[in-house]
Amino acid sequence: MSGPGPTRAEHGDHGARARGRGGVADGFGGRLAEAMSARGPLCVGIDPHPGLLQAWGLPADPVGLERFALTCVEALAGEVAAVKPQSAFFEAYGARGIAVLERVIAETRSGGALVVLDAKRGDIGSTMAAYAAAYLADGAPLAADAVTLSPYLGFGSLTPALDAAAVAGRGVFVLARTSNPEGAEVQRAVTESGSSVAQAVVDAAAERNAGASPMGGVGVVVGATVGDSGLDLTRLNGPILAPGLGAQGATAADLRRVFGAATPWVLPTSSRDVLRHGPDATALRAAAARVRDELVADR
Ligand SMILES: O=c1ccn([C@@H]2O[C@H](COP(=O)(O)O)[C@@H](O)[C@H]2O)c(=O)[nH]1
Repeated sequence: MSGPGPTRAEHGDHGARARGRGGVADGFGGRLAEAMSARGPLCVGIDPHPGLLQAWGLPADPVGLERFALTCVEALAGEVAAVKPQSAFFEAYGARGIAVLERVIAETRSGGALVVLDAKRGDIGSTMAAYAAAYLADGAPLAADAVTLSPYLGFGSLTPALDAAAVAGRGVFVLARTSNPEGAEVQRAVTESGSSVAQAVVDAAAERNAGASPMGGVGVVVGATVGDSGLDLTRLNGPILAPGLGAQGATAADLRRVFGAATPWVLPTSSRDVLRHGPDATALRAAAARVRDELVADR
């Protein structure tokens, strides 16, 4: 992956893990850049919707959930750059669902794909520290390579999670311009400084990534569906998670239109459009490979 280099002087030690030690990119930004370069720019979401469980001939209970999720891991962990379990679908089954999510995270990572846990957490700083302990601390049962965060209690409230991620070499994706049509009303609103709320999120993430190479670990979420986002992503120096491919209507060809020069930093993610090819693991893997190949061809 290539793109603009560092845009600001290094500050603090946020960039230390991102730069890597001994020449090895051990921060999330570096690991994701390597994974995208080796396996192509695709993240597949594991979203065990009850309707999909039924379509796969599985019961909508913890046993069906486990079978579904581990089939996805078997099919995808050796194939794609990243896998994105949607936490809500696991939480719906209580403690047994969380136990399945723990296995999904552990087995995906041992299979070689990075795990982006889609949990969209956001709270006051003191509670964010607890979320950081849950998702970003070494040894935590639900620790992922990266977690999605919501900045709508103020970007600064996320600081404990951003600090914990930097220390552990993990990453975050902060919601900026989401793929759903309802997001625009809040995210395109103009702040006191004259930029949109979404741009303010991107700019705050860029500050955290300053000086990191090949890119920092503070990513943003910008939907592949948003059309002309009006965002300047050129100084982000971090990854852009782009949901909305397939089931929400976006295509590989839309990505260049939406992201322009920032396309090399984009990690498109698709869930239902790939998952509908199950329950056969070979068919699932082939579906993911087709989407990935289309993305590569359109870059
Ligand atoms: O802006 C956003 C942020 C997150 N999502 C999540 O991504 C998947 C999309 O699933 P599809 O089946 O590919 O539509 C889902 O887990 C969402 O919660 C998003 O869609 N948009």
